[in-house]
Amino acid sequence: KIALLHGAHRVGKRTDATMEKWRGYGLGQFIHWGLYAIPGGAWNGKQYNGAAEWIRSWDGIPKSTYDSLNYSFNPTAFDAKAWAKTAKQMGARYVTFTTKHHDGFCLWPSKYTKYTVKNSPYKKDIVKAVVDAYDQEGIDVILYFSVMDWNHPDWRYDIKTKEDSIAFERFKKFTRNQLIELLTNYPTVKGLWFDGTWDKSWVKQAAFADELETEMRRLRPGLIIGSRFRADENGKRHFDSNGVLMGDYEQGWERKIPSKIEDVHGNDWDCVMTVPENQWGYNAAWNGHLKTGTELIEMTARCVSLGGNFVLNFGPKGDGAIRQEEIKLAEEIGDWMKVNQEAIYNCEYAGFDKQDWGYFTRKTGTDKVYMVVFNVPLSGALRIKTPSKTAIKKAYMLADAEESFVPEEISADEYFLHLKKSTNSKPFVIVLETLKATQDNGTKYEKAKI
Ligand SMILES: C[C@@H]1N[C@@H](c2nc3ccccc3[nH]2)[C@H](O)[C@@H]1O
Repeated sequence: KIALLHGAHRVGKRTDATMEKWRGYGLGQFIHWGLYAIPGGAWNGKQYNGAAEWIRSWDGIPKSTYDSLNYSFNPTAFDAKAWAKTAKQMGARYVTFTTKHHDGFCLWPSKYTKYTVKNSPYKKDIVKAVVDAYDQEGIDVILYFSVMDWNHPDWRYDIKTKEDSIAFERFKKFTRNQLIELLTNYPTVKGLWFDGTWDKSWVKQAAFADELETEMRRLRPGLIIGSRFRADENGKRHFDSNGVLMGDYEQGWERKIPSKIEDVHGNDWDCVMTVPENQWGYNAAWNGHLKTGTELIEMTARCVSLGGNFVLNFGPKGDGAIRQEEIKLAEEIGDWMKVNQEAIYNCEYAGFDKQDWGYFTRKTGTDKVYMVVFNVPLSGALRIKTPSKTAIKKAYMLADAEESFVPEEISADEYFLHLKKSTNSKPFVIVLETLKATQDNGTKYEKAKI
């Protein structure tokens, strides 16, 4: 074990109620919104090839020209209540909202810089409107904050000279001031989702970032902070020099999902996902593969089956309206969640071997297991391998408990559920009421007969 001052301060999952609620969210919404939504991935008719929210880094645009976009930011169609209703309808239990992305533009009237919504034609506090609207819908709010700030004169990619370190000291104070400001202005937020923490300048700030994390947690007990905020004194990120996760959950799953339970190392985690391959901010020309509702429902089930949350990104347009494609996806996912949310909310890894037809989830704290079925085999037989000493008491369709199954035992702890010929076109859920063996003075473990 390597002696560390600024590595992980906790081994294993948090067990407090706030984190237990976070663990059970299942499905969340990410919103990337800011000045980058105005150009929407193109400039003077020329398409930008990267992610739309990175357009400022494109050589094709003078930085000062991009920065002056704040004088044309006037989202007349912005309606936080409408956003929150869409999220509610989709079945999202939390939202992660960009307060400041890499470009440094603040969607709240920060006292520590002029580059904020206050100095735009719009003037009003967008972060407050979002927090209040989502609070009203009963959807918890996590604030996204990019440490990297291309607009701030004191930001540095690395610290090479004396001048760099003097400037970066000012930047560190500015960053701390903004974070304390956010936690003070919006006391109901449940956590912070940090980004832009990979540059050498920040990676060298192990002590400062560790102290700042401690200060934020003291200011807001229960605050949820992921593994992307800080590095340890050896520059190790996410996992410290002893391989222990820093922060409350792993934030490494950006546009990717773990494939097996071993990949998550017993930690909490969330996966943040774009509808196109890689566009977070609004891009008018969505190119390439656009994930369908069914694909996104499958990603949600897969994340929950491996103990994580799935967070789907929305990129509202420059006028503040959510694009129709995203509204449609929210409706499709929401329709499915209305029927099947029991298999997603407050569920976790079931401990059953993965099968080809789909995913197992388990209602936390119970022996109730769900089969979320995406791929019906030609045989119509859904294979189940139960963990040892686990029997299946009952099996039935979640959508219609009358439609039940008698598992056919095909070998030790292995069963088939035989589906009726059906024309299922949407994923569906089967409920398994299971029974753990009870040690009954050594009598042979009795399997419940259906
Ligand atoms: C959640 C996502 N994180 C940002 C981001 N910037 C990156 C630079 C390099 C590699 C991955 C990145 N992800 C994206 O702009 C988006 O905000």
